[in-house]
This record gives sequence, C-alpha cells and structure tokens, in this order.
Amino acid sequence: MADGGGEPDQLAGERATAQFDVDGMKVAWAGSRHAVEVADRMARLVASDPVFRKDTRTMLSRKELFKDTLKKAAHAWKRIVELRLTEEEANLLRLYVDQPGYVDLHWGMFVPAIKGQGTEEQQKKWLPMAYKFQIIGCYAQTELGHGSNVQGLETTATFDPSADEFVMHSPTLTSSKWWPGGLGKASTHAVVYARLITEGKDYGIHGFIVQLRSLDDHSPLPGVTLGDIGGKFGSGAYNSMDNGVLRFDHVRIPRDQMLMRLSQVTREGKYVHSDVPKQLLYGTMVYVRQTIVADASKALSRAVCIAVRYSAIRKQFGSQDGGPETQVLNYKTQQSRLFPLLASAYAYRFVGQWLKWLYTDVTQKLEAKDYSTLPEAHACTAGLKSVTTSATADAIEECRKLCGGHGYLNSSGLPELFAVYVPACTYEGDNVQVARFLMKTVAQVATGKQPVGTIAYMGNIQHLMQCKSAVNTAEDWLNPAAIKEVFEARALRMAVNCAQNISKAPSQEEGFSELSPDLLEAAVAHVQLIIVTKFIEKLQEDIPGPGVKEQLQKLCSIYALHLLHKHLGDFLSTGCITARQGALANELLGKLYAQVRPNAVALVDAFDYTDHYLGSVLGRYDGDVYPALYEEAWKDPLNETVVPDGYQEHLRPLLKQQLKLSRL
Ligand SMILES: CCCCCCCC/C=C\CCCCCCCCCCCCC/C=C/C(=O)SCCNC(=O)CCNC(=O)[C@H](O)C(C)(C)COP(=O)(O)OP(=O)(O)OC[C@H]1O[C@@H](n2cnc3c(N)ncnc32)[C@H](O)[C@@H]1OP(=O)(O)O
Ligand SMILES: Cc1cc2nc3c(=O)[nH]c(=O)nc-3n(C[C@H](O)[C@H](O)[C@H](O)COP(=O)(O)OP(=O)(O)OC[C@H]3O[C@@H](n4cnc5c(N)ncnc54)[C@H](O)[C@@H]3O)c2cc1C
Repeated sequence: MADGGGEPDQLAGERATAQFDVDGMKVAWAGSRHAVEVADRMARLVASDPVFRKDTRTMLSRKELFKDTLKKAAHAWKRIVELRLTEEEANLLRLYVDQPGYVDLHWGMFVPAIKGQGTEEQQKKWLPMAYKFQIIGCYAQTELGHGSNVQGLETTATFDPSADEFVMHSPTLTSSKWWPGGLGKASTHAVVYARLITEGKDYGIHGFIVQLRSLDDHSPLPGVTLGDIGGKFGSGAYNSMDNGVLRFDHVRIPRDQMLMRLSQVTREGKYVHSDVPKQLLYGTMVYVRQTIVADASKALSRAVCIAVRYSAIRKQFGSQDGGPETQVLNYKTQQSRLFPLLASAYAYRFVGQWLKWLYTDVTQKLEAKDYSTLPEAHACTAGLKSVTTSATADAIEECRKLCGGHGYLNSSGLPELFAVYVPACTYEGDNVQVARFLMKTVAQVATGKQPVGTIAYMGNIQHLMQCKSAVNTAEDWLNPAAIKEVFEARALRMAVNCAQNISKAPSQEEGFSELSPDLLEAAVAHVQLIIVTKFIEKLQEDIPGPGVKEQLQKLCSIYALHLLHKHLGDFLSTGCITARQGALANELLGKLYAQVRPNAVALVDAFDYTDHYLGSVLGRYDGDVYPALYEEAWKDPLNETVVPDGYQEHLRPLLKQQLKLSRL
C-alpha cells in the first residue's frame, strides 16, 4: 500500500471485475496469437536494454537528444543484425524504442520510393546498399514554398545530353527542400522530387536518387548545401529528428539516377511515358499514409491507457461523512469523455489492420498491371489518415485534461506524446482528395455504374436517399444494421447534396472551391462510415475468448453512437434520424458506459504495453502513482542543488535590498 491515498492494489481490484478474457482480447487487438508473442518479446527486449532508456529525454538539449537518437538507431540496428530479427520483429523493435529518427524515413519512404518508382535494374543497384545501411536515404519532396501543392515544386532536373547527366538546381530560395526528415544531418542520399526538363520542355515532377554527403567523411558534396531547419514544438519530442534544408547549385547526377519505372529519358534526351499511371509517383505517400493510420491507434491507445489507469487510481470528492472518496473513473462525465476514446482506439486498430490488407491487395494488383483499385486505395488512405490523425491529436489532449494537473507534468508522458504526435496531422497532407473521389463516384452512379469496395453502398442510392430509421427503443441502436443504415444514408445524402450544389456553379472548379467546407464534411462522413463498417465486419469474424466479442460489440456501439451524438446536426439535417431517435442513441450510450466501467482497466491492459513504452508515472501497470510522481520530481535538474543557480546574482540582492518603493 502506498502513502497518502495512492492505492496500487486498486488496479488489482479493477482487474478482478473484468468480465472477459484479457488474453483473448490481446489476440483480438494484436491480430493473432503470434503477433501478441512477437510484440511482447520485442517490448521486453527494448525495456530491458539500458541504451533504450527514455525517462530523461525531455531534459536533454537538442544536440544531446540528436546524439542519443543516433546512438539508439545504431544500437537497434546492431541488435537486429545480431539477433537476426525478422522484418516484423524489427518494426516492432522500432515501435518500442519510441523515438523518431532518420531510420523512419530511410525505411518508411526512401526504400519504398525506390521499390515503387525504380526499375528492376535500379532496385538491384540501390536496395542492397539501403538494406545494409551502407547508404542512408530520405524523401525530399516538400520545399520552403510548397508542400501540399506538389505540382508547384520548383527544384529543377535539367537533362544535359552532352554529358548524359541531369543537373539538379534550386533556382530560388523557395525552391529549397525544407522539412524532409533525416535530411538535416544523417542522410547520405535522398529521393529528390524535381521538375524534369529535357529538350527545353518542362515535364513536371519526377523522382531522382541524389547523393548528398560523402561516404568517407559525411561532408556535403560540392554544390550541395545542407542543414537542420531548427527546433520544433515541445521539449524532447520530434526534436530527435533532423528535419532538413537542402539546396543544389548545378549538381550533376548520371541519367540512370532518375527513377524510371513510370517514365524515362533516353540517351538522346527524349521523354517517354510508360503505360503505368502517373499517379504512381504518389505511391510512396499511399504506403506511408496506411502506416500513419496504424500508428494513430498506437498513440491513441497509449494516451487512453494512461488516462484510464490513472482515473481508476485518482479520487476526488464523494463521501460527506469522512468515508472513502470517489474514483474519478466513476464520474459519468469522465466516462462520457474517456470511453469514446477507448472505443476509438479499438476502432482505429481494426480499420488500420484492414487498410494494411487493402494496401497489400492493391500492391499485388499493381504488380499484375491492374490499376483499377488505385483511386479507392488513394482515397481511403488519404481520408483515413486525415480523420484518424486529427481525432487522435485531439484525444491525446483530452486525455491530458482528464488526468487533471498531473497530466501536465512531463512525467505523465502525455505532453511529449502530444508533441510527437501532432505533426502527423500535417505531414502527408490534410487533403480533400476523398471528396473529389466521392463526387466522381456520385457522377458514375448517376450513369448507372455499380460502385464496388468501400463505396459500394452508393449503389444503393434509391433506398438510402429516402429511407427512415426504424429505431424505436434505445436498445434498437444495438443492431449493427440500424447503425450502418443511418451512417450510409448520412454519407450518401451529404455527398449527393454537394454534387447537386456543385452542378449549379458556373464551373465545376468554382463549385468545388465554393463548397470545399461542405465537401470536407461529406468526406469525413464517408470516412467515419468506413471505420464503423470495418468495426462491424470485425465482429462478424470468429473472435475466441470468453466475453471478448461482447466487449468489442459494446465498444463498437459506443464508437458509432458517440459519433452520431457528436454529428447529430448532420443526421438530423439530412433526415436520416429524428430528434427522438437521437435522444435514444444518447440514452443507450449512458447505459453502455456503465457496462464498460468494470472492464475499463482490463480493456487497456489488453494493449499489452510495458511501462517503458508507456513512459508515464500515471499509467504504471502497478498503479503505484504517488511515490513515482514524488520520486520523478527529484530527478529534475532544477533539484540538483537546494539553492538554485542564480540565487547570488538575482535573488539575494532582491531579498536584501535596502531601497524601498517610496509609497510603501
Ligand atoms: C531511433 C530509433 C531507432 C530504431 C531503429 C530500428 C531500425 C529500423 C528497423 C525498422 C524501421 C522501420 C521504420 C518504418 C517506419 C515507417 C514510418 C514512416 C514514418 C513517416 C514519417 C512521415 C514523415 C513525413 C513525410 C512527408 O510529409 S512527405 C511529403 C508529403 N506530401 C504530401 O502529402 C503532399 C500532399 N499533397 C497531396 O497529396 C496533393 O493533394 C496531391 C496528391 C499531390 C494532388 O495534387 P494535384 O496537383 O491535385 O495532383 P495531380 O498531380 O493533378 O493529380 C491528381 C490526380 O491524382 C490522384 N492522386 C493523387 N494522389 C494520389 C495517390 N497518392 N495515389 C493515387 N492517385 C492519386 C487524384 O485522385 C487525382 O486523380 P484524378 O485526376 O483521377 O481526379
Ligand atoms: C514533422 C514533419 C515532418 C515532415 N517530413 C517530411 C519529409 O520527410 N519529406 C517531405 O518531403 N516533407 C515532409 N514534411 C512536409 C509535409 O509533408 C508538409 O508540411 C505538408 O505536406 C503540408 O504542406 P505545407 O507545409 O506546405 O502546408 P500548406 O500547404 O502551406 O498548408 C497551409 C494551410 O493551407 C491549407 N491548404 C493548402 N492547400 C489547400 C487547398 N488546396 N485547399 C484548402 N486548403 C489548403 C492546408 O490545409 C493548411 O491548413 C514534414 C512536415 C512535418 C511537419
């Protein structure tokens, strides 16, 4: 028993009230028994290795933090090689090391860009070096002047047939590459996106492999200016990454370093486009966006794990007669703010697993030259990326608030988690590409074409445009078909409204521009439908373990109904439900929160996170929060001396001053 009201065995009590098999839930969360075992092994490997310590990270200077990242990356690689870890194991090891670094861009974008856009010959040349870390690569697309608008990039790659070389050049300040992770200090190479100019004609953006630094002493090659773009939001956090700036002054590269799977420049300087769709140029972004969706559930589940455990420990108010106070987790307000986030963590996990499947499926089809599913994969990844990252960033901040004052301490882990996470909303775009895809689909449906995949519901247009929900009691909302119908009707009606309003505009582009806020809302409705649908589909699978499926059914209902409650205006204004049905949904939510309450701690235990990975004194598995908080405070450098530095110069003279303000 801890001092002063901290009750570690409180969590044991919470665990005893769980109405389901936690091991079974771990399997449902991880995807398979094998996945649980590998994740557990990698988490423990990292947690037990002193090189991977991260508890002092927020106190390091930028230089120390960056060096620490280099050290961790090199050590991680050594362990991967020594232990002959598989790709799955290495990815998990990276996850649990929990420190952004150049390796993310090397493996997450440089290698996939070469795989997706390089010819077989180019892959044979570059990938073995990249796989062995003989070169380190990054993804240099964004410039000082342009990020979202990729076609507006200014860097040029001009072909010089006399030397059979491209000349890479940064013609303006705004053409400086700006932001690429790993570029600032670590990378030796980059895939650089630049305007291809040959025979005097600008053929737009293409990818090029460019060496930036010497492989002997790491100094920039002639004509290459390189540096870090400076400190970023939050202490510690994303400052472990060397986001960089790059300028070229007429740097020459051989012609065969243009990535030539999509199009080629011949020895004579002729531009040739192959039969591969030009959108494959954006293929690396599709890959990374699906990993970002999977990462959303990881960040969200961490925050929720901390907030749920701490809310079970923390007590405020309650008894008027001196009896025990109430655990804050028992307050209905705490539950109504926290349990939808718990449900969202599971929802994002399952949609992330599905998106990974979709990506693999599309990749296999692309290899067989079937490009038909690419637009849907692009729309799904872009849309899910945008929706899940913004909701996760908001949710981490909400969890911080739910932890009261202690949530604001670095030792809670939440400030750093938030600061590391928020750029995910920005990088890889917050685009409205889904809306364009939806408008195209509506137009195709009007011509009688039957949509497939995640937009198949749009084919049911006759029914969905006029249906009325049959929900009559709160419990009727437990029926997944009832939920699916209203989410489909809302998404379709919002999309059709937009399409009708666009058709009234003088031109389609003007209509798009004028209606972009509505289009964004229609896109969000469609993406939320995908998440709800994938959760419902998950529940149709065989999910072993006593009580596991029942808990997931409750979480699925909470996820969908809290969205319905939050976006009630959409559902009412499109006539999908009545005000009474909205009130019934809210009534059911209250009942579901009460049912989740005894299972809450076990539901976050099922994420199977080590204390090392959580990095939070509030989220400790043993619940021994107060001694840990107290102990952490003394580790702060400010407490290294009893009397602070600066006392002699600034405090003592003030305290000893003889001069008094004349008025006093
Ligand atoms: C210290 C730790 C140690 C551990 C060590 C361990 C060792 C290592 C072991 C393992 C490690 C593993 C690590 C793996 C980690 C992986 C994690 C990865 C981390 C990621 C970090 C990310 C960092 C960030 C990177 C970036 O931000 S890169 C830059 C991103 N930029 C953008 O996102 C730009 C956004 N803009 C757009 O997306 C634009 O909207 C646009 C798509 C370019 C469209 O512009 P527009 O001008 O309209 O386009 P057009 O060219 O006209 O084309 C429109 C047309 O194309 C279709 N389209 C668009 N995009 C796509 C697409 N992606 N795919 C398919 N089609 C697309 C669009 O629909 C239009 O089609 P239609 O013409 O038919 O309408
Ligand atoms: C931490 C971090 C890491 C990054 N890593 C990399 C990397 O490794 N490689 C790389 O190449 N880049 C990287 N980036 C850059 C990133 O991809 C861009 O920041 C991102 O694509 C957004 O572009 P931008 O910064 O130019 O924003 P802008 O495009 O200038 O956006 C500013 C605002 O304008 C809005 N806006 C823009 N266009 C439109 C439109 N058509 N309609 C409506 N609203 C619009 C945006 O929504 C936003 O609200 C990174 C960025 C960050 C923050």
